[in-house]
Amino acid sequence: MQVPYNMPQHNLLQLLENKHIKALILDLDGVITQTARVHAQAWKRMFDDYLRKRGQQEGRQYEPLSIETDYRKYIDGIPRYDGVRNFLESRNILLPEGTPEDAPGKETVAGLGNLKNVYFQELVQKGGVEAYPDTVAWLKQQRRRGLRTAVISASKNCRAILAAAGLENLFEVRVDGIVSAKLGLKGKPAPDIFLEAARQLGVQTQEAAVFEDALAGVQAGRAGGFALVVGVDRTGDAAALKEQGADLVIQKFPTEEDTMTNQPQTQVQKREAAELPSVLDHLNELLDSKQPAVFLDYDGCLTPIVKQPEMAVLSPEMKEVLRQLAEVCPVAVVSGRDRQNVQNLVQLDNLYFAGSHGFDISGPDGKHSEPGGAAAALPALDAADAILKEKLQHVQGALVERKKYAIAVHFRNVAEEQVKEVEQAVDQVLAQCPQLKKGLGKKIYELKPNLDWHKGKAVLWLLEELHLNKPDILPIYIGDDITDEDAFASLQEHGIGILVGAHDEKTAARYKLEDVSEVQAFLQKLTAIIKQRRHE
Ligand SMILES: O=P(O)(O)OC[C@H]1O[C@H](O[C@H]2O[C@H](CO)[C@@H](O)[C@H](O)[C@H]2O)[C@H](O)[C@@H](O)[C@@H]1O
Repeated sequence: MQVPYNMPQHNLLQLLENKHIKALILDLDGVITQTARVHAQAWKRMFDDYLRKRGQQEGRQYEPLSIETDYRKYIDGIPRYDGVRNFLESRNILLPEGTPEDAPGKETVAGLGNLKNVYFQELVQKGGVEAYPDTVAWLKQQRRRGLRTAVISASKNCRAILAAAGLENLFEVRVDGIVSAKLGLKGKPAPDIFLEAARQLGVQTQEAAVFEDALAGVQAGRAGGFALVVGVDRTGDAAALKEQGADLVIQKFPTEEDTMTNQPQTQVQKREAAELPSVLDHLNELLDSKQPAVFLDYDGCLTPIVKQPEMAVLSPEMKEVLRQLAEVCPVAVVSGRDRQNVQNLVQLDNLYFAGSHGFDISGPDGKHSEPGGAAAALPALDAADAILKEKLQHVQGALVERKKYAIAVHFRNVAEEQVKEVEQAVDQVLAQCPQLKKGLGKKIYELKPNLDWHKGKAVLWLLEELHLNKPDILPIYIGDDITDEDAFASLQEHGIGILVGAHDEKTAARYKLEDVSEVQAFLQKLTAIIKQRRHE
């Protein structure tokens, strides 16, 4: 019976927050990738063949392996050779241990384990590796919230499986069968593998949550004293997971929509970027009789994305379009860049500028405000900046860009194989600085003040401050990156979000523009409509 254990998905988020969880440690097979099924098939093929042959020699019949009962009980989640030994014991068979070098199929614990591995790799090669999309989407979302992530697995194939599923960059730490053998870690149900992951992440067990689909894994999480042990029930075995000590059993990870429906004040609808209509076809009807207030992201919106931040120079044409627009309606540039830096790049004095993702705001008449309260994070930002520059000086192409209230660590020009090192440096610094949290952008990791403030809040603050919170005003926000989603969400009820191009996630924007040249065309059209109305 599953229902009593399948608590509402959003309880998971609540629990993470209540318990101040900083890190998520996930088992691979059955939680992240759909390889538990593939493992089970490989085990069944190996054992059923072996038991049949052995039975023929002994003139008796052995019960073949049952995936539902034997696999779950004796094999799932534990190191390969332990699985062989456990299952054979259930059939009263005792074999010599052998050595890892034993030929696949040799009648030893290692030989049979090696044969299972040959079958597993064959199956992976034939069918590829599928990840659970709910897990991947949820993990990306949690990483944006600044949570640290580790993958654990008893499997020595963990790295290859992650690579086949394209998930290598989703985890900062990997503790698998190979690492376990090297460090002499005991397999599940001993907690060693989880404890090592927490150690490598630099968190206490009381700051980490464990996610497991295997009974032995849940026992291991419990034995390790982790703050939260979440059973992931992909096979209808919730009761068993709960019995082994899971605090909560989920059948899938919450979607962003689930997260949002948990917060009725922000019922944000998200869609695939490809589904969005072009705003160019709808501008007149959207404006209706309202006056627009325009909020613009900088990089990827007013200038194309380029290799270096200093190369993103505003074109004279776009500058002229902005100048003319700002003559007929309020215009603000809301950027992840340093406020002074983006102001220097635009060089127009009739605009508002919100820099450092909205923490630092200025206006045309010398107005200046820092409404997000980020000043207290300055010492942490200074320290993080210095450490990162030190740590990353030898990584070719890495760039640490300090903004007043954020640090962008760029990896656009870093060799693929060194990107992980960059992220690890960022995560190590963040582990030392609770005043800061992690953000993601286009080929950047960001360190921002750990405060409930973002571009969306800055836009709402500006609307209030400029007395634009009125029914005859239509706020329009245009942006291209994940950080612009907060602004799209804030305006979803009473404004228009316009996504430029696409990013990796679903979007809360309602319309799209293809690229910077379409942004320019849109702003020109908007200016023309406003001017024309004035003459009507
Ligand atoms: O909010 P925005 O105005 O879009 O600023 C976001 C980040 O933009 C810059 O980085 C991005 O643009 C660079 C130049 O095209 C590109 O090289 C980089 O890969 C992009 O992430 C800026 O340097 C960051 O500080 C902003 O946070």
